[in-house]
Amino acid sequence: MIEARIAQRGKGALREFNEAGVLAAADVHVALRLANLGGEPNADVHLATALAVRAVRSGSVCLDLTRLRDVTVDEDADGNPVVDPESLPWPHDREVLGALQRSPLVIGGDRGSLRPLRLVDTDEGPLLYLDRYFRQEQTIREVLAARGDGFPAVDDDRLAVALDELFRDQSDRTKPSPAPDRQRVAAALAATHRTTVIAGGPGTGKTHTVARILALLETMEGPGLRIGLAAPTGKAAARLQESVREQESVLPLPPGLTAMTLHRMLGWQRGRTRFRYHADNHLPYDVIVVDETSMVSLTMMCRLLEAVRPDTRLVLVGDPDQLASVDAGAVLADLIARPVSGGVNPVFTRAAARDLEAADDPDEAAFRPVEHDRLRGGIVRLSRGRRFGGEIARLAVAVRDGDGDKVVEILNSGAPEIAFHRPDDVESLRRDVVGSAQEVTAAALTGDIHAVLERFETHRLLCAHRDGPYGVQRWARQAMEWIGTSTGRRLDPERWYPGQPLLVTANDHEARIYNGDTGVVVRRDDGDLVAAFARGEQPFVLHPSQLSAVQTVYAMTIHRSQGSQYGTVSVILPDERSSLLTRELLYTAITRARSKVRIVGTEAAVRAGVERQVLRASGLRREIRV
Ligand SMILES: Nc1ncnc2c1ncn2[C@@H]1O[C@H](COP(=O)(O)OP(=O)(O)OP(=O)(O)O)[C@@H](O)[C@H]1O
Repeated sequence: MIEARIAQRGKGALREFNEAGVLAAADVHVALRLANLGGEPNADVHLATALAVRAVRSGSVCLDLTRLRDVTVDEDADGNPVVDPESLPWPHDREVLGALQRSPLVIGGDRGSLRPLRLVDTDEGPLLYLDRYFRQEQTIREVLAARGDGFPAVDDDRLAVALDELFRDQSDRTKPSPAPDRQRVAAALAATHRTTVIAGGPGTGKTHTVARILALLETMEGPGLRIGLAAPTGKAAARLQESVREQESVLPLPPGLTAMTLHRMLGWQRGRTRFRYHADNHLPYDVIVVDETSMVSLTMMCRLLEAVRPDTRLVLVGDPDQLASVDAGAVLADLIARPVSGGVNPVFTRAAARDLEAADDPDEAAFRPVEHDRLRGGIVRLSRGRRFGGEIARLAVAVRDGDGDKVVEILNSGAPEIAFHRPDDVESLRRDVVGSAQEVTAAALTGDIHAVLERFETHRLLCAHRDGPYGVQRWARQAMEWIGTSTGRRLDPERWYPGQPLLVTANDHEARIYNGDTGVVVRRDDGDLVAAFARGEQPFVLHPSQLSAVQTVYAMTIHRSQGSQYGTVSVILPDERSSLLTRELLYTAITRARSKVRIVGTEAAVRAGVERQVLRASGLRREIRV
């Protein structure tokens, strides 16, 4: 058996790539172990295998063999790369491909049936997979193809009437909403397809539409329709449940709908590797809605699709431009970009005719030809922002579109919703940090939980990094110092105190608090301290000692903020060379803001972030040649 220590000392190229920080010890270790088991002596295959393991570790599903050299290397304390990736001993792409084509790890060998690697030819070049991920992708492809082969039976007339009733003109409720109404199209799609994907930025009404889709299906197929609502995280599930329940009074929805995490829906079982629901034991629902799908990994999507009954309507909702899942895959973005197959459902075409044919409206864009094609695949994008200020939305769109000049222009425009500061210009940030802490503390001392939670959402300090000069640790310390100086009292995060901001770092289903939840310590009238968390109308309160995994949070990572929104968001940008600084990260940070966004960083950092895209290799977007 090869030990990690020995693997770390892998020879030749492996060693150099390891020392440069391109490969971690674990990548080398796995590659050498597979080579050993499969009887593969070829060094190019060892390197490709290690790079494939690394690819998965950094979020890709496979290794794109046409972009082998597209790697990041370790940085020194000043943010400079330790080595130039070009100086590494890269083998020739063609030689790597040839070695893989002959490799027992790919084609099987005389040491048994072990074939841990898959070499897959696609329309855009070859991909190298660890077998497990290829099989998951194949499952997704096959299930989606099977689900797209046919449509649910729907009564045209009832659908038309129900759509008219649910999507009303905001200024004259006696009339249906004007065309084009993309939300109505999304509902028509969900009613007439087995799989629907609803994409949209923050505040475009995704949850609003979900509630109407459920009401539509309840009207057409209910009562007794079995509805499953899920999201990848507990926090996102709690938000989905709240938003849907808020619509109960205005829509024909079954009361008390509950949402849960995807793990819970699939029947995660302690100590077992398999979920309770799977291909041979399907989920019992007639309709399943998954919110925040951008955070769903390839593996979870595979498990979900296996477990969904073929005739269940599945509605996947999310923002494909946000940061993708922590684990490998960017499935939502892939599903939206992949080639569309399947025919047109005439029931949908009739139901959505006026919206599909309508010209641009001042509030809503007409459907472009390419979008008509996507609709055939059950995919629709909501585009009309219903929530935040115009300039923040424009900034987010410019970032999403990779338009660095426009981003800089908007940042410097002097618009009241946007502030752009050099890294050393933090006076207004200090004022917001101190001001919001004072307001939260004042409310926390009076025991007014609603006011505390409302004020707590007025400002949030976000960082890309956890450590280092631009990281959460450093900036949380800075915030505490500012607050301490302003009050003349040093904050001690080791003890509970009124106004203390909290971040939950692990799910606790029993206590109903979830990883990523934020709350505040409040002093009640009786003098006791409680931790309060926002949960729709009714805040959730528990004794701080019941919190098993919690941190004091004066700053948090942008990753952690995903799925939440705040009044003002202040974003500390890292150095322009930071590989974490990407378009998706900037977009996610900016779209957390409801009324104001403050960027602290250099123009070079902004431009670098807008330019750098997270490219997660996957075969889902491609035509596979088998
Ligand atoms: N068609 C509509 N008519 C009136 N109000 C709407 C409409 N669609 C959405 N809204 C309102 O706009 C706001 C944002 O909608 P919603 O929360 O559904 O967006 P979202 O896309 O789910 O946002 P997020 O991604 O932040 O969760 C809500 O207050 C909602 O009630």
